[in-house]
Amino acid sequence: MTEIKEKADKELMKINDLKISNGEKCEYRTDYLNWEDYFMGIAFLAAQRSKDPATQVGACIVNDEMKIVAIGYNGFPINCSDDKFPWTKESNDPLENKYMYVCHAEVNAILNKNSFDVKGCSLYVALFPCNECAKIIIQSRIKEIVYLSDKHADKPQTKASKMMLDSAGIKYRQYKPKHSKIVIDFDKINEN
Ligand SMILES: O=c1ccn([C@H]2C[C@H](O)[C@@H](COP(=O)(O)O)O2)c(=O)[nH]1
Ligand SMILES: [Zn+2]
Repeated sequence: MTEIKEKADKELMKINDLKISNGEKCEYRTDYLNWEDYFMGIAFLAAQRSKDPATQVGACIVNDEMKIVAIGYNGFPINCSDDKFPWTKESNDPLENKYMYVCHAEVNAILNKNSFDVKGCSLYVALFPCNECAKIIIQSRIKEIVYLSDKHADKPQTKASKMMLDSAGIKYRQYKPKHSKIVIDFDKINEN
């Protein structure tokens, strides 16, 4: 019972802003996702499509009207089967490692765009883009990168990427989400 009450109180707290509009009361939530958590959340949701056992990367490209124009995640190229190509990174033979074959999330997003171009757009991405992605980001005139993890910061690919991005004047910043977890609850729609 306490649990139910706590839940109800929480819901009430959520609907805590009353606005007078045209003389009528109007209630709205204040715990809705902010834009940046939303875009990063979309990037992370896309990442869950990736079959990479180590690092699932998702990317979401947004234009200056806050509209999503592209989404991508890391995966093998079309018709390159996950059963045929390796997802490992432990082999001494480069041909047996994933790195030779995987299409990066940022590249997939740019190739999959549903707009004429991505000029002036912001890229939300789970992992700091590598040097190969940086080249394509620069050439496609993306203006800003918002990334979450920089776990490969010490790798030459990341260092080269930052050198090119700095040189090209492309801004990048690490994003700390307001929500450390965003839960998708398919049952929620049936509540209330
Ligand atoms: O810019 C990037 C850099 C990397 N990726 C992908 C490529 C791989 O599938 C993983 C990285 O694997 P690790 O095991 O962490 O080395 O991330 C990408 O999509 N975009
Ligand atoms: Zn890359």
